[in-house]
Amino acid sequence: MIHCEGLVKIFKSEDIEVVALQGLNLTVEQGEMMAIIGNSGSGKSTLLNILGGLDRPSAGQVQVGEWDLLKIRDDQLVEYKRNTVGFVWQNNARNLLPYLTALENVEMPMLLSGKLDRAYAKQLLEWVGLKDRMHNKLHQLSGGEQQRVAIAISLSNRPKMLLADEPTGSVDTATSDQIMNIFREVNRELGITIVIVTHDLALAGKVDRVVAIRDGLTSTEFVKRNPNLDLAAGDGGFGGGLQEVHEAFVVVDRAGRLQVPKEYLEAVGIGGRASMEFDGEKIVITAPKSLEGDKS
Ligand SMILES: Nc1ncnc2c1ncn2[C@@H]1O[C@H](COP(=O)(O)OP(=O)(O)OP(=O)(O)O)[C@@H](O)[C@H]1O
Repeated sequence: MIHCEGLVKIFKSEDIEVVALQGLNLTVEQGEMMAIIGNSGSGKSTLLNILGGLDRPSAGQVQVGEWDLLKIRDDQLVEYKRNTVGFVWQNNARNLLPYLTALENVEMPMLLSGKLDRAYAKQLLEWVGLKDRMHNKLHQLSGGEQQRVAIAISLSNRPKMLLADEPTGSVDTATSDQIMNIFREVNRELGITIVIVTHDLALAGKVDRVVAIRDGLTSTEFVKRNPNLDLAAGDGGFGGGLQEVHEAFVVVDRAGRLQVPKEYLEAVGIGGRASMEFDGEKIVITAPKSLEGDKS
């Protein structure tokens, strides 16, 4: 469904250039539910905005379904955003119209694209557990309920892919669990591909695969050992809860490049260059041999 290779995004302002993505590789299968994690500034939102057609890539390849997002024309981009992708944000005020009811909010994107389907709008609200509140105005609903309306809206035009940026960022744990269960259900029922950007490792435990981004590059992948197991709560540590249910892999690109965590490099004293040996089974990276020799 999604295929990024060597994806680059550079933000340019008058006197400064920021390389937010520096050759990122990512493949997401149709029907997969996965999460992208990474520290603040690692490029998660930049990636999501490109996948959602809200921002243009600078270079590389990015294909979503039939669309090449590097070459797509502006008029095609409008169609792409309307039909292929649904968005859920942390701050749902962006999606919602407070003076309309929940049902009217869900119907709004349908009206805009000329495909009103009230039965489906009601079904979506039932799916997110708001059957009894669909005629309430938005301001009569709690924050968690509004977020569920936002999910129903994101699905109103039957997108093939749902992108969620910190979807549980401003709700409590119970609501967060409820939202993740809704994602899982629509993923199963509709076969929709779901990509969630999050800091929350407990939430990452509830998806099939987690891809970690560091400095605008995919660094590590965590694949669920037992796809039927849902992690109740992470312990907050990167190597803790996540690694109990997921197996960790370092990502190696086609050119053989991989990212070694900064902590590992510091621990063995590797700076600008390293020595690498292959012993027939293992590839061993150490501090440069010549420097060791210098010491003696
Ligand atoms: N419009 C912009 N103009 C200039 N620089 C930008 C712009 N948007 C993002 N950046 C920079 O690109 C880098 C990646 O930002 P991005 O928002 O994608 O990170 P993130 O991983 O989503 O962080 P967070 O978790 O804090 O949202 C950062 O250094 C950021 O300052």
